[in-house]
Amino acid sequence: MKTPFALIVDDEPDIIELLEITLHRMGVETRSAGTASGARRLLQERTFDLCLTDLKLPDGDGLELVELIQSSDAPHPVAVITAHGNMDTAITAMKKGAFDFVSKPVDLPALRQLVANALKFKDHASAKDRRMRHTLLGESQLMRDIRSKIAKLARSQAPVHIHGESGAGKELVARLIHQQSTRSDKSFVAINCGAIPHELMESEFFGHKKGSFTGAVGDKKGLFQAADGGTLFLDEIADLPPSLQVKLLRAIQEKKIRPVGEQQEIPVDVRLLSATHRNLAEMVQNGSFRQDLFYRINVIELNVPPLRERTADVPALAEHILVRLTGQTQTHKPEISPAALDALQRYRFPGNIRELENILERALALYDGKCIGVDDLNLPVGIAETHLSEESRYDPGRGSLEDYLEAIERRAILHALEENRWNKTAAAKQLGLTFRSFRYRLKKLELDD
Ligand SMILES: Nc1ncnc2c1ncn2[C@@H]1O[C@H](COP(=O)(O)OP(=O)(O)OP(=O)(O)O)[C@@H](O)[C@H]1O
Repeated sequence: MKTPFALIVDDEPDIIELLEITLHRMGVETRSAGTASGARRLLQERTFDLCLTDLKLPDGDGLELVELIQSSDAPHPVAVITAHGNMDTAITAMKKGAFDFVSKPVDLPALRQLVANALKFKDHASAKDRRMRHTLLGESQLMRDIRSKIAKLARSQAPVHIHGESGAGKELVARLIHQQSTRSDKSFVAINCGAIPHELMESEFFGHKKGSFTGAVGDKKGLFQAADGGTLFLDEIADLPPSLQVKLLRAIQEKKIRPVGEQQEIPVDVRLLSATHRNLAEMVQNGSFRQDLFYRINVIELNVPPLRERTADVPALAEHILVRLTGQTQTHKPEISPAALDALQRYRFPGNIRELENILERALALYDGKCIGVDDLNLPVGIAETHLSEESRYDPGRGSLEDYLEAIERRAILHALEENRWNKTAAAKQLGLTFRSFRYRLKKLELDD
């Protein structure tokens, strides 16, 4: 393996020396600069695998280096060195794309961990992207954007807060951030904060020592330790009680935890991802969620859009789900009629993809063994219609009036055909058309196979 190279940027010679010694002991070659301009020169001269930079430089700001490296063709991880307790600047740096931060005075085990994490990134690359396309389905622009954000976020250690409606795919997104990251060989620990009884939460999160409370019959490791080196995903974080919000804040800030009944703090290396369907900013406003914790967990926010905003993804998702539910191959899986697909694309899906899975599972129990029709879907009528009337408003931004009218015509014809079991005479009658006119429209819309 090629010797890794790191760029160290700091105006304090003592810090440079400490970092150089530590990195050399880890087998990493270094180049050092005391100024931002010196660093820029070195960056032009050669490629690096990692950069460690102080934020305050005599002739500039370390954040500019973070941005410069991030905007290059092949960005490498940049970690920032911050004054002790200055989480605000660490957060700003991570928002700008810094991989992680280390605070002064430099804690050497934490520094070594950071360097090891950053260098793993080098050996870790693109085949993962292809795998992700098969897992996080959808070719809508919204889903493409999410896949590219996941790939970017996987390169950082910054906490990410995933927001989205229930069943929209938040946990799947969290898993993919983990799988794509250099932490993928360690655990992904997911926990639903709303599902743990309040009195057990501290021990679940941080572990406990034998005898620390009634029922603590042995030492127990908590979720943070279980996720050490990996990723901890706190789902429904809005459900955390205030007492635990304080303790979680401490654990994130110090990168250390203290099990219940234990005197010593234990260092932990955990990437924190969180999610909720609730509006955390609003909860901060009304005092039910701590502002400082919100600020720490929400360094980067990722919004997973509801399924109704990406209806173009419905056919591919439905096919994928049918293949999975029936254990069949792509060619042998049950068909979905065009009208049924159309109805699914118009449905609002309050329960998102999880609801689509349930609808299709139910349809598989009801259909004729060949093709799933509209009736097999059992879509709630009221909701589907509300959507239709909202959709019916013409929005010039979404295409020409002609295309829009054609889409409505196609929909009405498919429905009539479906309802009349593909009897064209009956469908024409239902639509108040002569058979000739009906046939003409089928041809025009290329529905006359
Ligand atoms: N883009 C997608 N492609 C394929 N499957 C998906 C996609 N998004 C979600 N799913 C599937 O939908 C189901 C629900 O997703 P997930 O559990 O991630 O949602 P969630 O937002 O975390 O829900 P909740 O808020 O209820 O916990 C899962 O089975 C998941 O695999």
